Amino acid sequence: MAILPSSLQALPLPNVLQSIAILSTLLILIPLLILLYNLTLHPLATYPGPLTHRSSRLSWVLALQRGTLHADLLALHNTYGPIVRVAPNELSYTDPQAWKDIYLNPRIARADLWFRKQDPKEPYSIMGANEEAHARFKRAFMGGFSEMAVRECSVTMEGYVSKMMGMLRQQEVVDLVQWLNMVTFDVSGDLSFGSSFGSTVAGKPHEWVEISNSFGVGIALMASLNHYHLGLMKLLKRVIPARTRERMLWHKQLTHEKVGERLRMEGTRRDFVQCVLDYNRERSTQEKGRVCTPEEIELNMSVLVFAGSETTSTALASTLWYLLRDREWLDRVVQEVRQTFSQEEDIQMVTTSKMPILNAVISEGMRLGPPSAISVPRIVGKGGEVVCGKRVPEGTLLAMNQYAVFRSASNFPSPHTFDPSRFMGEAAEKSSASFYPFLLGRHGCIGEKFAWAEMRVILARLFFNFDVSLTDTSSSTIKDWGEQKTFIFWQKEQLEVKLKAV
Ligand code: HEM
Repeated sequence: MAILPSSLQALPLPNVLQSIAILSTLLILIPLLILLYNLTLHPLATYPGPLTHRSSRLSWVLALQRGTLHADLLALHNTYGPIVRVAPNELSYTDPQAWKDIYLNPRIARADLWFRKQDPKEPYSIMGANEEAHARFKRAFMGGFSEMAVRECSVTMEGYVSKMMGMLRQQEVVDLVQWLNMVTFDVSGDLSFGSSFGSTVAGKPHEWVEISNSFGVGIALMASLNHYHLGLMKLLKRVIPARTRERMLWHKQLTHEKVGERLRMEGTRRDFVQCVLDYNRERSTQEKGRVCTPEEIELNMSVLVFAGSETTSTALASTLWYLLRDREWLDRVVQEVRQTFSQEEDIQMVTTSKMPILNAVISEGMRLGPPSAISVPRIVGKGGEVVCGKRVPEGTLLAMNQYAVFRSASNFPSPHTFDPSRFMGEAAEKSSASFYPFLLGRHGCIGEKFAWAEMRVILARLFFNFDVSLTDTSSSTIKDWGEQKTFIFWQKEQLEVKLKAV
């Protein structure tokens, strides 16, 4: 008896043992009953999927944490078809009809899982789940992404691309993944913070950029924990190592300072902040509604820096990864660029928009390496909905996971082959029905036009100035882009290339 704590010694032993036995039984029985319910009586019980995924969320979480969720989801669709129950309360679709059924339905909202506020006092961001705040931010940012505004902002972008070309001329072997990251972050930084990170002219990434690139793993972890509602976020905050916490605080502080400096600038500037300031001015003079607070501007500008750079650099990296392994398409696009332009300065947003081969290789690069490979899920509202002709109950999570959609053989024949001709001529119409890398509907990408301008200008200028080839020692550990890990962003391996100025 001496080994029992004194509080237990006071209790009659059979009662203690009985309680332990009941507790242990419940601990085993309750999860078992939940698994059984998920498999039999759950409203999604008739949807196909493997037992492991239909019964519990754990397999999905483990795949996300391994960085293989994109590939695992594709494998599930290849086995179970265009609609798969990937977790007890979540359906994944590759049927193209689902694009419109899910993303154009106003009663299906973005679920509060990936970008949940960590503190109730924090403002919402445009990526958040609050529809009122989202609509307000969208209206406020719209002015920065009109045809005219994109043309104006493209002048800034073209300036950074020129700087990049100048720096590349001084080198023979470079890691293109790193250069694409640096230039896209500098462009986004300039347009969202009022000043760049200076990475392109320094030839090395600013620490803010390096820290940002590790955020994907953190967001994936939060997205997993948020499924469990156990206050795990609070626990996580306590176990984050001091060094990581310091870096996160430094990152936040620098963002605060940069946006603060931009807001204090006098006069007007062609950038994304200006459109919010114009929106605020119009609201306050006409008293039409809520303006965007400095805190909201700060948070949303840091979202824009990231949303506008990592995505664009990934699309370009994937395009180049495939092009540099495909002599025929590389020659075709280089020829198109060099026949269209006689001097680098002419390669601009407007002049590159109608180049069929350039556009097709970029689309094919985004198809095989979609920047948004796994999708932020949507949630079905009150009363349920019909998606792809089947009833889906209220509260169900839905997603078109782009990697699976774009690599599905029913949407794209020979889906793993790099073949830009899918996006040319008559074939393009069929491909576009399954291809929405920027999404559609009210949460579709606000920066699509700008991203296209940036991708075309960077690729065209690169091929105008250089013969680009893989180095003899280019040590790719992968045979296909999709073998890399993805959390919310791809963990890209380096792309070492030889540059020969022409
Ligand atoms: C190749 C480049 C890009 C791709 C593939 C891409 C893709 C996407 C996708 C798929 C979404 C929807 C996310 C979701 O709700 O599930 C999105 C949203 C968004 N993107 Fe992009 N994006 C790119 C470039 C950009 C650029 C250049 C900017 C800004 C400069 C930008 C700003 C945004 C913003 C603010 C949202 C949130 C829109 C909303 O919720 O209403 N993106 N993007």
